[in-house]
Amino acid sequence: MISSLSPQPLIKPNTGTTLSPIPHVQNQRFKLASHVCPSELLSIRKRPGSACAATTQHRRYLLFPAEEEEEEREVKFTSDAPALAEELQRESMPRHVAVIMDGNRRWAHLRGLPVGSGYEAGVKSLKTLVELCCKWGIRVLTVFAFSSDNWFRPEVEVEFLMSLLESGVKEEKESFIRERIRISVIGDTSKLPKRLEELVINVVETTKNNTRFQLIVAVSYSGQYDLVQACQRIAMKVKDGLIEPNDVSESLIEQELETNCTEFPYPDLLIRTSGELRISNFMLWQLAYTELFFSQSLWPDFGEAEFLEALKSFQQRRRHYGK
Ligand SMILES: CC(C)=CCC/C(C)=C/CC/C(C)=C/COP(=O)(O)OP(=O)(O)O
Repeated sequence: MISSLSPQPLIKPNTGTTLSPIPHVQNQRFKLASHVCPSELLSIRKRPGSACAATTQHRRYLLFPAEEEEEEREVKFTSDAPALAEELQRESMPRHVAVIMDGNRRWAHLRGLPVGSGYEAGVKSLKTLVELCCKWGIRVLTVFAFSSDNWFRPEVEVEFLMSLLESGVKEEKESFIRERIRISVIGDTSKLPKRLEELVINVVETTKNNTRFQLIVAVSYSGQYDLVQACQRIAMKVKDGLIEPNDVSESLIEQELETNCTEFPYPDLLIRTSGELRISNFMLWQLAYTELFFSQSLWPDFGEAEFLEALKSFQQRRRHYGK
């Protein structure tokens, strides 16, 4: 056993020390991200709080205590015919729902868990939401998974979120294909680690003809980024003589926004969890007439009952788009 902030490496490979796939530190088992090979580890150091930092030749990873063994939960889907919850009316279901999945870290802090556990619990809520959208006939779900500003979070946290995205894509790719789910990604994917960027490009390409349901993942995204990149594309068209400045219109801007990857460009309903009353630079153009629902639940606690509450609220709104 070592003192909790011991600076010296705990485990060194090639020194006869056997590394188990889930290393023990201070009698606690730690999870190793599935893409990290134990034999690549150079050191594992205890960090303040309950996490450990693991170093390979190329990168540093944050390890979190392994909870009791959990079955990896595959997304469960139902048949094509939507089975609507009794309280909902089919004719006024939103086609496109967007979600700001807020409150993962607070959820973890409240339980004395490391932030990574909050994000992992958040992924489970996302899987539930995808299942419910498929079950209730919602056609598009956009989720804010990582904002342009999130790059400024602590490096280990950013790495953890990147590894969650990577394992999410790898683990669910088969079910996306099987269940005819189209995956789209909006945001500046060139900023992602190369391996993740390639995975993303691959899953987007592989699923692009799926029409049952579309999951749009906003990564390295902000509404301002989206508007700036649309303006740049339009400016290039003007410069190349393809259009005149007077041709710039709402529909032209729409075409150049990253959300032109969907038939349903505007979310009908935006849900933000955790009680915060902001849209935090998310889909600034696209939310012009979107109905907003703010849930007090932290994202990892957002499940069927909470989604039902949001949808029932949406169905009571009268939408007249300012007319
Ligand atoms: C595979 C895949 C799509 C993964 C997504 C994982 C996930 C739930 C990401 C949410 C990211 C995020 C920065 C949320 C904001 O809440 P916060 O964590 O900052 O919470 P806080 O407001 O309590 O600090």
